[in-house]
Amino acid sequence: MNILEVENLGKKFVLHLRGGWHLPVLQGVTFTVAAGECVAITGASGSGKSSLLRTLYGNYRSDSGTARLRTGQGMVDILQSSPREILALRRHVMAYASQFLRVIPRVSTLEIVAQPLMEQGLDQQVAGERAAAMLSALNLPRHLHSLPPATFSGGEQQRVNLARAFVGQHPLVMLDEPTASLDGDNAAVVQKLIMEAKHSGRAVLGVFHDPAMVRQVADRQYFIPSLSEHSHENPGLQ
Ligand SMILES: Nc1ncnc2c1ncn2[C@@H]1O[C@H](COP(=O)(O)OP(=O)(O)OP(=O)(O)O)[C@@H](O)[C@H]1O
Repeated sequence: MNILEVENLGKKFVLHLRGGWHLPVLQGVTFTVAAGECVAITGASGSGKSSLLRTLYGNYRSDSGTARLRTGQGMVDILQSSPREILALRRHVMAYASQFLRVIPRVSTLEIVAQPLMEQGLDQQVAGERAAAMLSALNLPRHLHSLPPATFSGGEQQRVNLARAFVGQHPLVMLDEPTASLDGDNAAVVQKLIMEAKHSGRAVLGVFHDPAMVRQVADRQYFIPSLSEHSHENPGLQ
C-alpha cells in the first residue's frame, strides 16, 4: 500500500536577483513510498534533494506534477492543497525534520517536542511524557528539556528536530540528512527510530549524507539528476 505517490513533479526557482532567471531544479520526479518502507533520495550536491522534501512538505510550490499522500479520507494531492489543508496534513499525516532547527524564543525543548502531540489532541501531561521519553531516547538529558534549544549544540538541535518529527507517529516521516551533526551512538539511535517506524507500517523518505546509513535503512533509492548545468532555457546567461 503506497503512502506517497509522486508523479512528474517539476520545480523551478525564479531568481529575482538575476532578472527573473528560471533555475530548473526538479523535472519528471516520479517515485512511490509504501507503508513499511524507507526510500532514500540520492543525487549530487545541488541536485534538488532538499528542495524535493520541502516541496512535498508544502514549503515550496511546484510547477507541475502530483504528489498524492494517503490520508484517512483517501489520497490527497499535496501540490494542490491549500495552506490550511497542508497544516492538517502536517498535523496528522506527514512529519519533516530539516537539517536545521527553527527555534522559537523562550519556548522550552519539551514544549517544542510535545506540540505535535497536542495538535493531534493528546492532553498536555501525556504529550509531555511522550515528548520527554522521545528526547531521552535521543540522549537529550532531562536537564536540557526545560531550556529553549537556541543555545544547544548543532547535534543537540538536530536531535530536538528528530524527536519532534518522530514523536507524532505520522504515517510519512521525511528526514533531511538526519545524522549530519550526530556522533556514531546518536546516529545508531536514529537508525533504530527509522527501523521502528518501518516495522510499525509507516513510510520514511530521507536524504542521507552517509552511504552506510542508506545501506542500513533504505529499501530503495531514487536518484535525482542535476538539471541546472544542462539547462537550455537561458542560453544567453552564464
Ligand atoms: N529558495 C531557493 N531559491 C533559489 N534557489 C534555490 C533555493 N533553494 C535551493 N536553491 C537552489 O536549488 C538547487 C538545489 O538545492 P538543494 O538544496 O535542493 O540541493 P541538494 O541536492 O539538497 O544539495 P546538498 O546535497 O548540497 O544539500 C541549488 O542549485 C540551490 O542553489
